[in-house]
Amino acid sequence: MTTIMDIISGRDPHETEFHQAVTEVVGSVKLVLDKNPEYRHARIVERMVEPERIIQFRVPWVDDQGRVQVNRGFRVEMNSAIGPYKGGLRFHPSVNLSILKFLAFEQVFKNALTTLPMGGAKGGADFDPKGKSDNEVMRFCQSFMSELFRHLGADRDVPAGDIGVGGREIGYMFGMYKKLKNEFTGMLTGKSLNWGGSLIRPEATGYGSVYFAQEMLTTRHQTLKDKICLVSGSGNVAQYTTEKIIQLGGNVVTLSDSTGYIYDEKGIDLDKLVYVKYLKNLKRGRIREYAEKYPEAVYMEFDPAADHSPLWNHRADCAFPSATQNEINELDARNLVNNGVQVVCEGANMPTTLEGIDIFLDHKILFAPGKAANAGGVAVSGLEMAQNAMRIKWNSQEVEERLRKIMQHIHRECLVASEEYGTPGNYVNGANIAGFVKVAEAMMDQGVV
Ligand SMILES: NC(=O)C1=CN([C@@H]2O[C@H](COP(=O)(O)OP(=O)(O)OC[C@H]3O[C@@H](n4cnc5c(N)ncnc54)[C@H](O)[C@@H]3O)[C@@H](O)[C@H]2O)C=CC1
Ligand SMILES: O=C(O)CCC(=O)C(=O)O
Repeated sequence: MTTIMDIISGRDPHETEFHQAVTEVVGSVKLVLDKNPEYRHARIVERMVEPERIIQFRVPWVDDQGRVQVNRGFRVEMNSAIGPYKGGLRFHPSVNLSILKFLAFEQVFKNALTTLPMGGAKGGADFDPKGKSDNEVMRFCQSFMSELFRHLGADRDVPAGDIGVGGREIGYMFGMYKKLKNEFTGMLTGKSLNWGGSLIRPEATGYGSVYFAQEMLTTRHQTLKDKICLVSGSGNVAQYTTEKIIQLGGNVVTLSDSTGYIYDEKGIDLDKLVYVKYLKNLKRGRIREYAEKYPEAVYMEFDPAADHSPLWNHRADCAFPSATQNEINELDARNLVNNGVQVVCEGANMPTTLEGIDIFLDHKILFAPGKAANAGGVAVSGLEMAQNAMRIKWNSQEVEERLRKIMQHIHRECLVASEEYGTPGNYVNGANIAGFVKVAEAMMDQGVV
């Protein structure tokens, strides 16, 4: 019998990240298909793994030396069964179709979990903003949008940020869209506050991830107070994960970037976090500089040839991988378990390999997959779209309260679905099944399209 994996690896044999994401979901939804043969008959999964549309385009721009540079831009519009396409843009040299298809696929289930009407998409370019001047970034963003604009719209496709795309890039892209279309609409989220952005959107992914961890801990009658936490990354998600952990009494001892990590045994307090935000968001420097400013911290360079990451080999109670995909492999997962970790909460998308996930599940670690744990970002993007549509602005308490309730709801839905399908406490199955059923039902209602 031909399986889904045969189909996708036959069609696109090199898309290893996409295969990984599909393998995880298919493992869970098999339980649903066995109970609901009508989904098999309608070939729902076969349709879900094929993007509705992929847009690929040339992005030419001129650098500060007057040389012409050429990058490749993409938008993967995966599924619009429950709403307009929604999902971030990533600017990173590693961007290719495998990465964007895995991210867009994850986004479909994540967006469904938020309860808001958003389909799934992801896009970006193999452009590296690192080391580029503001003017170069602006010219790149303008060129990128000069093609993508024709595919976007508040009711069609609404991108946002991801790795390498923050407030600066969203501003440049919005400006170009507005000029080309001669309209001011909410066709991007993560906008600045004075031109249509939502309060709490910058904080949302990190805060949401910590709220999810808090909910998981509650099931074991524990809190984050005094918990030692390992956080990876030092960008948007890592910064606000750290902030919320500190607010809830936890102790964050690590942060990283692509070249190395810092270990600060005394803990990163709110003053040190202000420095991290300046270092990463304004100075655009390296995390190594943290250890130069705070001598109580040590800096360790990553060895690209190593079979594990030393960041995950410290004694800790909780781990919040918040940098990038596949940053926790099987050996890292074993190290975390051996060092006493009880909670692993994925702020990043797919930061744990399939083998790593198995270790966490085997050891009954409270393991939150990214599509549930980091859904707070896109949820507040959905709230930004709602505010734009109503032409109103909610205050920060209101948005944060809605975010907290959405994260509690997702947590509950994961537990209910995992219980209903005979794997209580398995948040991987819970998230995949709860997200899948919502999208599958909509696809059934809408016929074969
Ligand atoms: N920004 C958002 O709202 C959301 C982001 N995510 C995910 O969270 C993760 C982080 O995204 P952001 O914080 O937004 O991006 P960012 O660009 O603000 O920060 C990315 C961080 O990851 C580090 N990093 C990138 N590549 C790396 C590598 N190969 N090895 C080690 N570190 C690396 C960077 O140095 C940086 O500290 C990504 O997986 C993203 O897809 C998920 C949901 C929403
Ligand atoms: O806010 C959004 O639309 C997208 C966020 C995102 O890219 C993600 O959840 O991975």
